[in-house]
Amino acid sequence: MLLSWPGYRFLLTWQPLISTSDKYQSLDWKQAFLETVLTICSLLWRMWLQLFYLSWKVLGNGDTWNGGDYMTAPGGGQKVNLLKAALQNMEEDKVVLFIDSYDVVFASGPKELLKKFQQTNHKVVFSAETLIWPDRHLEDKYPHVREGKRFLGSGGFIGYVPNLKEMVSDWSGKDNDSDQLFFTKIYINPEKRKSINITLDNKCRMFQNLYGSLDEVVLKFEDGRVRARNVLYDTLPVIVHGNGPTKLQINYLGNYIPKVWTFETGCSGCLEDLRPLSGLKESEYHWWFIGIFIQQPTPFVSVFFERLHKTGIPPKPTQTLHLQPGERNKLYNGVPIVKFGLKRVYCVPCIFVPSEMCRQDKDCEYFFSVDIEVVLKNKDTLKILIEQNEPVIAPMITREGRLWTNFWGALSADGYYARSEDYVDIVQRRRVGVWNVPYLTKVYMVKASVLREELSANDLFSFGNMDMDMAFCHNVRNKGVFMYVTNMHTFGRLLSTENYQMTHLHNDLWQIFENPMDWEERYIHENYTKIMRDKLIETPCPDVYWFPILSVTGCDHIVEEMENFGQWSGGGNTDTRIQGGYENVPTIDIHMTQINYQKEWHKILLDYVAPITEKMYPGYYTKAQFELAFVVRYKPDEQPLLRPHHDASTFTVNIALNQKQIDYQGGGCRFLRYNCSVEAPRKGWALMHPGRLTHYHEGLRVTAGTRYIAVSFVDP
Ligand SMILES: O=C(O)CCC(=O)C(=O)O
Ligand SMILES: [Fe+2]
Repeated sequence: MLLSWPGYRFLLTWQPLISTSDKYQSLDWKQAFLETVLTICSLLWRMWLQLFYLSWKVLGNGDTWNGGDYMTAPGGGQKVNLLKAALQNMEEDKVVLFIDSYDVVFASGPKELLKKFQQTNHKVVFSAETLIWPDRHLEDKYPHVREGKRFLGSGGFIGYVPNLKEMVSDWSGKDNDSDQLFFTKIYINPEKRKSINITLDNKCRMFQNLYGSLDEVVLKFEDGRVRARNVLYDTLPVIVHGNGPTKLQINYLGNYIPKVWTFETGCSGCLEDLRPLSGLKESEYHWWFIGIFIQQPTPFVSVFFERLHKTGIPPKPTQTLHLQPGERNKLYNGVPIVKFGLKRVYCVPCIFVPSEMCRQDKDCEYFFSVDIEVVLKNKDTLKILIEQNEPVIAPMITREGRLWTNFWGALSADGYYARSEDYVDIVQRRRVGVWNVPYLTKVYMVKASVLREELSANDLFSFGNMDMDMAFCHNVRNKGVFMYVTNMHTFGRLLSTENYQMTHLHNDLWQIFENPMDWEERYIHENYTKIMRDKLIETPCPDVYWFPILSVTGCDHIVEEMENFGQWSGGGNTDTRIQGGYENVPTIDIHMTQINYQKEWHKILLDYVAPITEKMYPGYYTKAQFELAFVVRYKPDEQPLLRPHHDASTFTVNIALNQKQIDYQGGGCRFLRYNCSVEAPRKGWALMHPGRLTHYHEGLRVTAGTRYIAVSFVDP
């Protein structure tokens, strides 16, 4: 059943370390973990003394594990049974290393191990532990040591065949008896200890058991390789064992040791064991289900679906229901099946249904779960994730300007967030790779085989009162399935859903503070940044410039927001065009303050207009403060024009919110002193001119349709 057995993987690990290529098959090892469930994983190494030739044997391959659950009760006797049988056929002059394998990482090779073994001057050396297990009453019987760990750990030992045979000769235990207790009793018996010649690797020169010793172990980056270093004894163990509840830490160390990721090479394992998608025939295309989950009111939802379309996933805007968790099943029968290219996608706004459908549909190979606040910018995301060929994998996405992401680097003791040492480096992509992590949220891809073989429907979505991602990860971890996050590429970001008010027509317009990047992408003109780099475009009129600023959507939303508000008025004294004015030229308008947009509008002027002003009028630095900012509506039968006036501003920004010829006829802005006018401003473009003295101007007559402009009097 198990095609890729960990022992085999370790062989790959081991051999290169003594050959020239020196490459660690990390992904194989990770893969093996997934594929190995509930089966004893023990490994036997034979080493011909001094010769770097070794052979290996996996014990218990294919057998059912009857050795109990280490986490709760002693067990492991099956390993001794297997070892005892295996030793019968072994030549007497050999050295054997016996270790668990599914939670073991090699930091170095047999040469070093053998040397260290010989330096002990003993015939059998066991790994040592900080914690006494399984019988703490035996404590007094353990020999005292001046320095180092006192207690025996049976997860790793090395010895000569005759001595090992002698050691297990008395064993007649059952599979679920404790191997550790058996070996302990031999070790604490002074006669036996002496005759077999056993000692412990007290200072972790060979074996590092992590349980009870987490604080002692740090990564040590050497030239082109990585080791674990025991800081208590200043040793470099060869074998690191994630015994007991330290599986997450061994995963963490396994992200680096011995050469998975180094400063010199980056991630060498990340490009191995891939599943390339190019060159596939149509019949070989992958099928996946996508669950889109909307938990709370979220900005930029329509953009999310537009983007999915571009990412190769069809939009189903009609399906963007805001489902409450209790309503999840409502869509089950009405789930649309959309053909897109050659992939079939089930697209519903709810995680439960598609994951269940994926599990039950034999064609489904992947389940992709994405929350609505995930901004996926990389159109190859799905492809990249599939190619990485991991059981569960997420693209790393970050919250703009924060250290928040969709993964956790470590777990706290109570199962919640803890920051791993490498978290910030990974988030900021100073370390790039594919990282084995304990928790993913918001967006991840799961192989359908994991859904089918490892998890039940309930496993997936509930665990006490945990939320769904929490429950999912908890159960995935418990099944020994690895979860990865990749930051090999940039993928996108996480929206903030805080402070999202649903009180306006176009609530996203108000998101300039909370989600500035998404706001800019949606509302700022696509050529704005280009214009910032280029020379400013002059108009026919002196000291009057124009530049693109708002997107078409931006213009439309502002107009619609104003029309929705609806209280157009002719101003009166509040709308004086000249300070202390002798001239009062009110327009039919709605002020930004009236729709509660003054703070946001100021931010727009500050972030997008002020930099241009400084380019236009060198030496003039504006704080973009404004007395008045409003949208003017011109209609032939309402207010067709604006008679000549000065503005109460240092300079005026006049943004065309719709398009001449299409939306209206006539219109424009004429500067009397220069007898010149800008008659056909483009939608989303701003006209900028000094407000007083030199730029006496008028709004030209609109002869048909409706013209909208957004005018700001900036001062100073
Ligand atoms: O119609 C125009 O473009 C000019 C508007 C104007 O000058 C103003 O509102 O102060
Ligand atoms: Fe004006």
